[in-house]
Amino acid sequence: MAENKKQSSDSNTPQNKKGNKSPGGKYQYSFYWIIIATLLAFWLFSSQEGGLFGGPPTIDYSTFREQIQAGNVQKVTVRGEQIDGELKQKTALKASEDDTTRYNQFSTYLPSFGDEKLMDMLEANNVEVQTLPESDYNWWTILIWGLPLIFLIIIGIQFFRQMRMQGQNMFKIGQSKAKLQDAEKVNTTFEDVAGLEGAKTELQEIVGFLKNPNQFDSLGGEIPKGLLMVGPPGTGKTLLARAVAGEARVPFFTITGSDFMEMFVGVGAKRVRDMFNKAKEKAPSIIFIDEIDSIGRKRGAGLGGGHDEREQTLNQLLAELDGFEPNEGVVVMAATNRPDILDKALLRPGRFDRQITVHLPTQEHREEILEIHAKNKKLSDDIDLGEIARSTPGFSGADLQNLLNEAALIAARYKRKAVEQQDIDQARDKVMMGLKREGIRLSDHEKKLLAYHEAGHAIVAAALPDTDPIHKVTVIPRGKAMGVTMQLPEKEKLLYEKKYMLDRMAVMMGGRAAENLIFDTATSGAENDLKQITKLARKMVLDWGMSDKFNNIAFGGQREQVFLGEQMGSQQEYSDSTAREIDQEVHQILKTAYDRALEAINEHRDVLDKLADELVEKEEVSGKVVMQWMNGDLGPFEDEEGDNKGDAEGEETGGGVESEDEKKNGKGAAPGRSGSGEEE
Ligand SMILES: Nc1ncnc2c1ncn2[C@@H]1O[C@H](COP(=O)(O)OP(=O)(O)OP(=O)(O)O)[C@@H](O)[C@H]1O
Ligand SMILES: [Zn+2]
Repeated sequence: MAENKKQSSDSNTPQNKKGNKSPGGKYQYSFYWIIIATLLAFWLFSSQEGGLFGGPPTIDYSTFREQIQAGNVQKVTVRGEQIDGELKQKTALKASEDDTTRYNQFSTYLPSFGDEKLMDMLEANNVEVQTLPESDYNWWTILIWGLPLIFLIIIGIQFFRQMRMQGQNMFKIGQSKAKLQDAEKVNTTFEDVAGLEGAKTELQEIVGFLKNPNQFDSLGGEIPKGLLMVGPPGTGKTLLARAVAGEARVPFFTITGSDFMEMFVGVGAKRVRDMFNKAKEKAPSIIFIDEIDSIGRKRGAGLGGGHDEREQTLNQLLAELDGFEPNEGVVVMAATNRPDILDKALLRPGRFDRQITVHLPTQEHREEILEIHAKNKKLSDDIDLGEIARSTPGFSGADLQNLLNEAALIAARYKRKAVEQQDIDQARDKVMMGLKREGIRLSDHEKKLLAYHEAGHAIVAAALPDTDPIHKVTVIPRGKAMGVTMQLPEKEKLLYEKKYMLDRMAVMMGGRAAENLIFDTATSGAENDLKQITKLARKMVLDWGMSDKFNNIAFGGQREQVFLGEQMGSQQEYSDSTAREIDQEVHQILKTAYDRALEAINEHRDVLDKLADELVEKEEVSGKVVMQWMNGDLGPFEDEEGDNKGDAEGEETGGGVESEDEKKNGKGAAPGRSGSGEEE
């Protein structure tokens, strides 16, 4: 039945387990060093020609002689073969080309064959001569040459270090990201898990084994290596695994399937190996793999693009599972909400051969879960957790936890001393329907259309006998829906009767029927209604044997197709002519639902108009008001609690809600969601 799965919308999934930092910072750092090195090199280079820092130019020996003979040289310093000189007048020494810079200092070198006449010439021209030993470089030269060199060397070392660090990171990628929690750190126990008695009983055996692996060994009993926990998101799978570790006081390794995946091929496989090695070292221990479907999907199903890497990882996981003895003391627990897409190889004996199903909590268990999470919250005395449990059909444990958190935040915003029922109501609307969408402006006409659409749902729900009571009707856009008619089942249903399904479909048609009746038009707002009702009608015919023609047969079969997977092309278990008849039956059911809806709103046209007007004006009307009008009392409604429009203030307590979009449809043909509302 559970076809609509709430696709993991929970904020509890540890998204940020990926701990890799962006490499940006490091590269920026290198970039900075490159600039400095370039500048230094430039300085070093330019200082030879004196360009940047004005050092003397090196000139030809012949130019030097010319200058002496012209009587322009004041003084020379001879150091080995190098001659530095000073001119009497600034002169353009490189008379060549376009370099017309004038200098009063220069350097030159003695030719290798020497110049015997140089000394005479210098004397003849009255040049002061100073000779220095060859090795005596002055400090300035050392500074000019040495400093940049030293800097360059330092930079080189820096670079080298960075490279090495990066190299180490590369190496680290292959290591498991599994987080290790030591035995004493896990203090979750089965007491923290409400309900799920069956699962707990089964896991008790694992706890016993982990506490004392040797005892099992001596008896020759084999403990399963792998346990697969299957269930919708937020139902406590992770919590259970943690509780097993806590009960047995063993180390707990946790990793999410997607953590194995990295951009480098082969890394995933290495991570798997690494994690198993670590776990074996610490045995007895538990490995918990969340979202195993992300690596465990059927091999060969899916479009190219890197699934080789995934397959490698999966193969490695299979190899590891096979590679250790059952009694080695490592228990692998995995969680998924899509067991149908897992590779069959994972489920073979000796691997994940035990499945533990984790269900959405029943009303009773919802109350227990609320009790657990209410422990650390300050709730006002008048809060009845049982009542909250009743009004939250389809909520998972995570949703309930979230509900209490939100309520506490809301209470804090109003600076209350304790969480009050109105905070809970507001939080529930938020959790169920998403945030109010601000900034949407409907035209007057659109608002009227929407109001009639919702009123249509509500009137049909109020008029027909086998429907859930209306909680409230609203045209405030929230989450995906533009408007919602919320119903609350009096008691959670485990079985749905045919008459209930038929009335429910009429309620769903109510929106469209009202559009047609009042405006002689149809809006896209009915899209979701129509999708759901069609799905329901098909289920009635195919699975529940609830149509007139096929009243006691389930055609079932695998209608869900796996994209490009093995089941492509769906096996149809009936002939084409039967398929045609099935379609006719579905159409018939839809038509009947529409006709009944139209009849109901025609009959209560006065209430429809009044409700629509009220919705245009106040945007939200409570179910009580609608019922009073339906009972013939069209006078002004006296609400004891004073109002029914804002959510910030008191709504009547105990309204359980079911939102319109598929979000909460945890139970397939869920309880009384009589929605309407528009998809974007
Ligand atoms: N049966 C329960 N009893 C008490 N708390 C629960 C229960 N189920 C869920 N919760 C609460 O919801 C939170 C989320 O549950 P958990 O992470 O175990 O769900 P999950 O099934 O592993 O979900 P997912 O598939 O998204 O990983 C838990 O930390 C716990 O506080
Ligand atoms: Zn609708």
